[in-house]
Amino acid sequence: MAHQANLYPFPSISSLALALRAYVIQCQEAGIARHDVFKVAVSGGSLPKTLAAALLSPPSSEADTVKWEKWEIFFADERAVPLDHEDSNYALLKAELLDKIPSNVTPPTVNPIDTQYLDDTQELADQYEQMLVKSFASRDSVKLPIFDLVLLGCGPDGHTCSLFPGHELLRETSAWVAPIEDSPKPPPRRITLTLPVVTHAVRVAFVATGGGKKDIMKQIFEEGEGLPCALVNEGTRERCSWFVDNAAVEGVSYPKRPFSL
Ligand SMILES: O=C1O[C@H](COP(=O)(O)O)[C@@H](O)[C@H](O)[C@H]1O
Repeated sequence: MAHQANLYPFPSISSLALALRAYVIQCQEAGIARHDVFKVAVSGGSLPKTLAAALLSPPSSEADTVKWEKWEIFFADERAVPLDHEDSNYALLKAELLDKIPSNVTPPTVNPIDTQYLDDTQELADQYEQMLVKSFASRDSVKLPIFDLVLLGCGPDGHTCSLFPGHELLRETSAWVAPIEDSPKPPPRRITLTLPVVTHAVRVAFVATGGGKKDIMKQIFEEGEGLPCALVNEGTRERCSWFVDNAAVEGVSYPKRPFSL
């Protein structure tokens, strides 16, 4: 189907990880060609583990190289907790991926939240937004930042980032980063990229695995108007790719595609 999100199912996590690696490296190369860095926003939840499976294996060729030194990593959402807290998306990414990057390569630049503002989520969000303004300033005249890639998860209720179904944050049009104090999934206090920022990215990729996701996948792809994940699909269309395992899309009637770059 033309101009729709791409849905790529895989029989195993290892085959999904191989394809995800090829896709991320293509986005990396496009980012480097555009502005000599790769600006990527990363989610928490189940994503960092799959991302690690994709990116940590040694390159099979020059073209298959993850150029960590060119990566600038941002967080698609973060919980208002210290960076070593068990709920921190930064801590999760660090444990699953960052700490496992070989020590003989130049590490990526990582942009966590500024924890001196944990008591005030509005300020926490504003500070993260200001950091984005500085980081993206030389690139656009910054109406909105343009990430080279936003990597997303999909919650069993259809949430993504910390954008939850029916929440007023889905109507946010001016802020790049917004606070949320009433997340239905704990912890309640978080910050998140807003929908306009997510959908403005060059590419957006979701990773969703396991049979626990199949009911919400059916809703998102068959009837899910208004669900946050469906809103990202609508806002990005062919720029959006879903990397899923067969279990997550069992019974989903949306056209599935064999993966190709
Ligand atoms: O709370 C969150 O949940 C979503 C989805 O997590 P998953 O475990 O169902 O993949 C995640 O993408 C987000 O970053 C996180 O803060």
